[in-house]
Amino acid sequence: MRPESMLREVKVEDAIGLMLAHDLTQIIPGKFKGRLFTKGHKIREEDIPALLSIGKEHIYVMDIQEGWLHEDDAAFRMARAASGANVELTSPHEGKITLKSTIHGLAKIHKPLVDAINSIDQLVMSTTKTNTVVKPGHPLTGTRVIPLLVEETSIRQMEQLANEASEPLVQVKPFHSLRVGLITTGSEVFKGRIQDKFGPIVREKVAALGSEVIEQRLAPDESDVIVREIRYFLEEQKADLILVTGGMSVDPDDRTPGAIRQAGARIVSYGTPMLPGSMLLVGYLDDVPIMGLPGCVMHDPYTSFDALLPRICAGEQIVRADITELGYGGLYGC
Ligand SMILES: Nc1nc2c(c(=O)[nH]1)N[C@H]1C(S)=C(S)[C@@H](COP(=O)(O)OP(=O)(O)OC[C@H]3O[C@@H](n4cnc5c(N)ncnc54)[C@H](O)[C@@H]3O)O[C@H]1N2
Ligand code: MOO
Repeated sequence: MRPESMLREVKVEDAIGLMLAHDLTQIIPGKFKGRLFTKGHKIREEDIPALLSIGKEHIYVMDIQEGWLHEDDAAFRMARAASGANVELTSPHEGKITLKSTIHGLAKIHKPLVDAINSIDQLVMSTTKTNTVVKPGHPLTGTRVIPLLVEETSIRQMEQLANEASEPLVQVKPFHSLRVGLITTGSEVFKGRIQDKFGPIVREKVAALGSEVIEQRLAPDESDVIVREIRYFLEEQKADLILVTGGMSVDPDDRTPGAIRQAGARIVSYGTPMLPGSMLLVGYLDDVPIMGLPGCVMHDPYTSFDALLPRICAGEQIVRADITELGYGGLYGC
């Protein structure tokens, strides 16, 4: 059956509770011309005088047949099937429902599922990018169908895809409160030749995600000292994350990657296909993440550090594939 065949002419007095089949325009010369009622509007008793005043004694209404859904109901079923933890639904507006975050956290969007749903004709699932840091109220996903009425089979197909998926289409992971150890390398800072500029910036970036730099320690460009400081944070402070700044590139005095290795870390990657932040290192000392932060983290607002830190704060384990993926779309500057 085609949706048009669900049209029926009724007297306005008999239309209460029925659904308007198309927009109705009101024109008051010199004052107003526009939509008085929108297609799909459910007629209420108080609408009758207004309908009569624009010359409508009869109107076309739509009967929704078995197996068809109104756009609001379809959008709601899509939204409900898509939503995971820490997500809330808005009410429908012009046939669209928005899923919003209820917390400050990391948005996780299941891209293969989004693609599978968007390949179903007439269904629209529009999302933010996965791994976006979001605050309460941040829109994550908008759902709608294109026509006013849609066959329920399309929605069932979508619901089945969502049910069978390993992860919800959209969820928000909360940030853990990590105790972060910060080691700032560089003999110029250690010996007081210049003032440290890394500390305040890293503290702020860590605090913005609900974690805390518990202590910052300075080290000269000497591997043994850097290794000692790493072990201090690991063994004495029991830090949840260790950050080592500076000394990450190619000069003879760039000791940080070597020292992180010497401390016993398993290196996930030294080198990240993102600019700025290409000289970043990510590794693990047992299960404690350790990162080597290149100089750019001090002056660039968004680097590979800013892409990965929220994921670590959300409790995710970084693997080599996560690093590889940063290259596509990862040219921010430099
Ligand atoms: N020939 C190449 N040169 C550079 C490469 C490369 O691959 N080949 N990589 C570039 C990239 S990318 C970066 S980022 C930078 C810097 O990386 P580093 O982590 O090695 O940074 P440093 O050499 O330690 O310092 C650079 C600059 O920043 C000052 N600095 C360092 N720490 C602090 C601090 N805590 N407070 C204030 N200022 C600090 C330092 O004195 C230097 O002036 O390398 C590129 N070069
Ligand atoms: O590590 Mo560098 O950040 O690409 O500027």
